[in-house]
Amino acid sequence: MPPAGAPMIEISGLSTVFELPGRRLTVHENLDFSVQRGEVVSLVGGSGTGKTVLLRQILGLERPTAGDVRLLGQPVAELGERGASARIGMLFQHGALFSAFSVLENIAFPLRELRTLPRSLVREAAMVKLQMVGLRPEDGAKMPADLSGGMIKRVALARALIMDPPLLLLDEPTAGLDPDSSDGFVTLLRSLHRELALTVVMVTHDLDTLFELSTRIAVLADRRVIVDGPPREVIAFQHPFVHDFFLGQRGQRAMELLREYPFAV
Ligand SMILES: Nc1ncnc2c1ncn2[C@@H]1O[C@H](COP(=O)(O)OP(=O)(O)OP(=O)(O)O)[C@@H](O)[C@H]1O
Repeated sequence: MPPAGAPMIEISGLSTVFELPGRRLTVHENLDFSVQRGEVVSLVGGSGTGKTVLLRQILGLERPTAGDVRLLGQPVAELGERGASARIGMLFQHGALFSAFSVLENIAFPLRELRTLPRSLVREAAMVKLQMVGLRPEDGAKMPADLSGGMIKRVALARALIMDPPLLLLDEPTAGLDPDSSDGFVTLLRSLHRELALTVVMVTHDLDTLFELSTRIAVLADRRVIVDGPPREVIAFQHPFVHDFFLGQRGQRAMELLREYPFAV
């Protein structure tokens, strides 16, 4: 494991171009972005600015048209699926649980697929993760259809952590949750970040989640990261998207949150 402050993700000169019928869509152009160990970095940007595509490129699920993506110093393209999954846990927006599998089977799935550990150990590891995300042992036998939205997120998080990855990617972690479940999930993420010394990159539109968790915010606009830094610094950046996102209708809330979370300097 690299020391605190060492680069976990290094992206340089990244361009993404999609060839569509009759036109080219340039999503990213010469984009640079890096994440150091221990940070919680939030990616924000308007619809279609390429946040999800960037997460998929970090995961190695998509290749950029040009540029370099490195994880812990190694090019993602060279890691292969197994290498990437040992380094990155991904929480998809809708949980993406297998409906025919129980909670425990869902959590165990990535480890079971490796076929390197006996069943009993896989089960035990899944049970540890189940409790780590605040669920009870008896929840392990439940089926996804019987879970609340907050529980689905917790199960998906336990599954993302099953391989003990140092890096966690979260796509809209609190979208669709009621305010209480959302607060509970943010508190859980904050304590796991601390206890497991995780590095976290998340995409979120939710200002509460953003201010409660982020040590840094990166803004995607004009096909690149136009500004990144501590929340207070990013809010002051002169750009129409930044202005609308933080200081438009929701600005009052952003200012309240800055007062509430003085660490967001
Ligand atoms: N495989 C693909 N082929 C063609 N176009 C694509 C492909 N994947 C993504 N796009 C386009 O790239 C752009 C960026 O998509 P992406 O999903 O990353 O945006 P986003 O920033 O996550 O947006 P949102 O906040 O609305 O989810 C969109 O215009 C999308 O339609």
